[in-house]
Amino acid sequence: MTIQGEQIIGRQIARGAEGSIYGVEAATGEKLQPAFGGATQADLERACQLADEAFDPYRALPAERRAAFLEAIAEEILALGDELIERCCAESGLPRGRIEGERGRTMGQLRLFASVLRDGGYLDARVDPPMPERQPLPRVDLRLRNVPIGPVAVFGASNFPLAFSVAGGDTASALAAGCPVVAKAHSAHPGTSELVGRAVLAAAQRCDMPEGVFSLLFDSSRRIGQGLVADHRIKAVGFTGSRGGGTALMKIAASRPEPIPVYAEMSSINPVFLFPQALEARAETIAKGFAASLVLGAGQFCTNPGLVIAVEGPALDRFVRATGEALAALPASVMLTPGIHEAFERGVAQLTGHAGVETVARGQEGGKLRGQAAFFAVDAEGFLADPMLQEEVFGASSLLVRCRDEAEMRRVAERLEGQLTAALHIEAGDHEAVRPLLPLLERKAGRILVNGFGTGVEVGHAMVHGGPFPATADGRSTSVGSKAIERFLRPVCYQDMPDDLLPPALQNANPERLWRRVDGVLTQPSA
Ligand SMILES: NC(=O)C1=CN([C@@H]2O[C@H](COP(=O)(O)OP(=O)(O)OC[C@H]3O[C@@H](n4cnc5c(N)ncnc54)[C@H](O)[C@@H]3O)[C@@H](O)[C@H]2O)C=CC1
Ligand SMILES: O=C(O)CCC(=O)C(=O)O
Repeated sequence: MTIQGEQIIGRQIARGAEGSIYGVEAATGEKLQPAFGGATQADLERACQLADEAFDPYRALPAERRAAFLEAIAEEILALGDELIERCCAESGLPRGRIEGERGRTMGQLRLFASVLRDGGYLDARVDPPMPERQPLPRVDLRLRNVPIGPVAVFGASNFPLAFSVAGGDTASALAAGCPVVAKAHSAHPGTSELVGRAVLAAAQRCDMPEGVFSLLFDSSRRIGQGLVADHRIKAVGFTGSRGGGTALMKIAASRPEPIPVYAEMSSINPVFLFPQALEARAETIAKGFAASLVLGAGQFCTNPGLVIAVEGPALDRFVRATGEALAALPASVMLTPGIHEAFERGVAQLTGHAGVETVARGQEGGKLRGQAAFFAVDAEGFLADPMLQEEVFGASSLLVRCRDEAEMRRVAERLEGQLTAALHIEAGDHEAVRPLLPLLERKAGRILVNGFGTGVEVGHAMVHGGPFPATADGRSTSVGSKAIERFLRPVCYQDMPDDLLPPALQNANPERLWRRVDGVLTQPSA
């Protein structure tokens, strides 16, 4: 397959006519060929119209057909072979091993949602049988199942060009739910986006999906992205990116005549709490793990450990020293785009020049387009006095907050904004100190983890990759794992509906053999 600089609108592959976008080789800043044409208003209109028309036929397909479609997408992505891997490495600056791993994760996500469809639990089928004899009033027949919400706009993320992009978790969960997707490619990896988009189209054709189930647009300004969120046929938005970008889209969605949900994953500094006994027992080991997590993917993970909170003392000094040694041995890595590198440099310069902040360690020198890891420290009073110190510096930068005691650690925790993750490093002797902090962390974070770091999200059934604002726009949701499908579903109740008019999931004979909640009790399909 060759990259042509073309977008996909329904079954049509054509070059957009609104300006040009070029991929950039992340390591050199050189332009990559070919040019990609940006979408026009007419392209946007057609993609949304086709998505709207595809919605009813697509959602009416048996779950098995949608599952096969998701699996076909995974196969088609794999079939892109080395062309995808090479283009993705060039555009992102991420190493081959990481991109191959990310491709595996992307395929795994698609297959996970295929299994979710076959399981049927996502429908949450419920039957409250009628009680005609009930006194003082009879009870009606009530049945509930989830239905898809409608066409979804998906904004590809810069930092996971496969797993959080054109056919990433948002697209996989929306398609699984029964929602057509209009994807907006991230301009940091247009070639990767086109290749993956073509793979989705090939799968759609192979599986005979309705036209409009998937479209892919390029945006040479921000107008197409904004127009997509504003379009009345779009019913939800999936986004991973900056706080500024996410909140701009939230505003557009909220001010529509019909407001819609935006599932934006934005900014998180992922606090790491080091408890005294753990520090005492293994300051050096924790430091090694911390440094590795900090520089993973040039620090460009939304789960990056950007804040460390600990009580000052000799054990913490050991941790700082060991972190310094570990970082000094780690080379600077190419960042995703010149713009992201520039933003990182700006954030680091701001901390370096901050009166209350001390630079305690740096990684090996960066040079052009490479981010040099940075570890800073501030005392708790200084941290609490300046909200700017909570702002995410996207890249390998972290801030240590030195506390006088555990009460001060708690005060720092109380002040934190919403987070994707909170990590606790503890030994058995720390448990009593940790226990009272847990209810607070539950209010702050989507995932609380012990003796590890948040980078590297497991894609499974019990994963939560979400958290209160600004980690995400809606802390009741997750963008990773099977539960992510719930973002694109809504419940419909059928009251006194004749059996032959009910969807199969709710018919008396239970032809899909679903587990259903009957009168409140989870009930196995009868033999
Ligand atoms: N916390 C996280 O997971 C991530 C944070 N970032 C942050 O975002 C910065 C820039 O990186 P990007 O990935 O480019 O994020 P971004 O938020 O600038 O862009 C993400 C996507 O949203 C679109 N977009 C952004 N603002 C928009 C607006 N006002 N109207 C319409 N569309 C808009 C962009 O065109 C792009 O497709 C990074 O330096 C970093 O600070 C980036 C990636 C992940
Ligand atoms: O840590 C991961 O695997 C995922 C991180 C993530 O969601 C992000 O950086 O956008």
